[in-house]
Amino acid sequence: MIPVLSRAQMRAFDKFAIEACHVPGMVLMENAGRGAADVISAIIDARRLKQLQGTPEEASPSVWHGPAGSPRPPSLLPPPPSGAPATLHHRATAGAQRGRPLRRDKAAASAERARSFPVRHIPSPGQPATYPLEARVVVVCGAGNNGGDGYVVARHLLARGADVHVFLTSRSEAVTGESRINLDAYVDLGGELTEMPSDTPLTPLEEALERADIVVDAIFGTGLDRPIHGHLAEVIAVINAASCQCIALDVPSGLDADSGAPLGTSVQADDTVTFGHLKIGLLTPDGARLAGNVHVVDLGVPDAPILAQVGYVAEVIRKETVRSYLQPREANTHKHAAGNVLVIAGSSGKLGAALLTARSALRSGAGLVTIGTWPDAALALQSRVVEIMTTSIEPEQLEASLEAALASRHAVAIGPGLGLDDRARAVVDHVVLRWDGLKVVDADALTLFAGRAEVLATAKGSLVLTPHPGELGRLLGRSARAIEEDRFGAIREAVRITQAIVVLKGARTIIATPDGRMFICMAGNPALATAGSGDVLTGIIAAFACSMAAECAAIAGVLIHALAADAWSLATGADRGLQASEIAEKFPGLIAALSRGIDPLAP
Ligand SMILES: NC(=O)C1=CN([C@@H]2O[C@H](COP(=O)(O)OP(=O)(O)OC[C@H]3O[C@@H](n4cnc5c(N)ncnc54)[C@H](OP(=O)(O)O)[C@@H]3O)[C@@H](O)[C@H]2O)[C@@H](O)CC1
Ligand SMILES: Nc1ncnc2c1ncn2[C@@H]1O[C@H](COP(=O)(O)OP(=O)(O)O)[C@@H](O)[C@H]1O
Ligand SMILES: [K+]
Repeated sequence: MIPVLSRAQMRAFDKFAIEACHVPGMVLMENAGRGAADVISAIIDARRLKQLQGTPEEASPSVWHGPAGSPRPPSLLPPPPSGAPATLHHRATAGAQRGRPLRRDKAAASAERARSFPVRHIPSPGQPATYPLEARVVVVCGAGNNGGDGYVVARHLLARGADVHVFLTSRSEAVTGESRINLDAYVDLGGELTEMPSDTPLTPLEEALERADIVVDAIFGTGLDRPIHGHLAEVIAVINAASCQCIALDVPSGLDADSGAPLGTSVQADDTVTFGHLKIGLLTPDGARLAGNVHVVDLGVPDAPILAQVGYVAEVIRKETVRSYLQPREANTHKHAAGNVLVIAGSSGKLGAALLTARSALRSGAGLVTIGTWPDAALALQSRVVEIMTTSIEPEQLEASLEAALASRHAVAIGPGLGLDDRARAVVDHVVLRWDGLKVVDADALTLFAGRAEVLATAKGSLVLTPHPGELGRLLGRSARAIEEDRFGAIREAVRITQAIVVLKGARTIIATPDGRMFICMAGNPALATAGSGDVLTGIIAAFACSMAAECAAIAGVLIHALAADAWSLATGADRGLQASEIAEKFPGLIAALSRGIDPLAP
């Protein structure tokens, strides 16, 4: 289980560790800062190694600072994306292409620092492979404990030979407690510090950032409780304008750790090293965009007893969990036992939605899949389907034709491309509210409950609702934007009103259940932003619901759907151009890999 905590829970976690478990706050701060320094060192190492590999002169063993006799590690970084900002690695490549010696000006400085920081022959976990760390790092610290973490990071990077410069957004007299002790330690060890309170110009910071390889954002963490403006907003603007890699401590400064929305403004980080546990605000589409790659470092305290006290708001969906839902097929399985799904979808001009949903259900392992649709659509579909059956929903004999279509089904997927007219409304009401089975309700079927979401709580059987933010907005009477600004609040409200399992789609899809649990999918990528990908999700959840509890079907369906896009992007190197029909093609292989405990994305 990977827990995700709210801001209040994380602060309670720290408080409980300090007050009830008697782990000094200073120790927590040291663990946090050192963990972050380890992550930053690894990032610098990876960039350095890439740089060495790309340049014959520097790739000689004489400049390889890894442990004696150790092999040079393989490349750790993908090639720079086109149009990416110039970073240490990218600039190095450009220099090499022009055929001139790379960073020769740094070679002497490097040799000099190597004398002070010799190669460690017994590296401990987290110790950088290269000594000295060849990077110019600017750390921007606020006056609180997030700044305290920043001084710890600065001290460790200094000790590892990096060229470190700390900027403090206040006067040092304003820094107190553990942060002050760490500030003093950094300065007394020879660290360079520039005070930058509100009445001072930001030019020295701008100049330092022009030369820097990395900027560490340690201005605000979970203490941020109001919008940022004025001097601090300007400091953040300067950080965001810099072309060096930005690594945020705990959360990007300005990101609301609960809602995942920026409070006034926010640092836009490439990486975020978060302490103890994931904060929920890092896991919204906006939070994910502002945080970049998220690394969690532990605080050196056992989680279980503290989490039992402070709780958590959500869990990250793990492949291992989904594996436990995927049972091997019995040798004597027959098609009825494998799952009988009815897809009520499609209308003239929107037949593709029905096909995508139905094919997805088949690729997910359903034994029998039937599309129930309007007579004209059923006729048009018949020539296009082979393995899928079709049945007509007769508007004149609606209930009778629906009852016939629903007989013996294990699950129904309803909504994609169905239409929004009165006949569609009658079908949706009959199936969603009165059929006593499992229904995955998507697209038009959701929109048909706009303004009357509470009737869903009276539905027979069980419901999985799969809205995107626009559809959830229609259900709750809000704009899609309002939903995105408070995704966790919105999904909780939807569950409270409908008593259904709700899947709120998007970058970082959330699943919430009526008993108050939430699950977050960290997989998936923007390649999924393509018409019909939601229909494919509806199909996989409906198929899985034939052999799993509804909640498990939603969790497994969401993860495998997202992994399909990740696998496609890994294979193609692309973040666009995925066709919805290709998503389901990946399902059998992904299901097989997960069932065997193999990471389907491992190289
Ligand atoms: N021992 C522990 O608990 C551990 C904590 N750890 C670290 O501490 C971080 C939390 O530290 P923190 O509580 O000191 O708050 P932080 O985020 O540094 O903000 C500082 C202060 O800024 C202020 N402020 C708020 N909003 C503002 C605004 N918009 N504009 C201007 N000012 C604003 C507000 O003070 P105020 O002005 O209200 O008095 C706030 O208190 C946490 O994220 C983690 O990094 C780790 O070391 C592990 C152990
Ligand atoms: N940027 C993104 N990152 C990850 N997943 C995404 C992203 N954009 C869209 N998705 C996923 O793609 C699917 C889109 O569903 P939906 O909006 O219903 O599309 P459609 O109506 O065209 O079928 C959802 O599963 C959503 O989570
Ligand atoms: K921060």
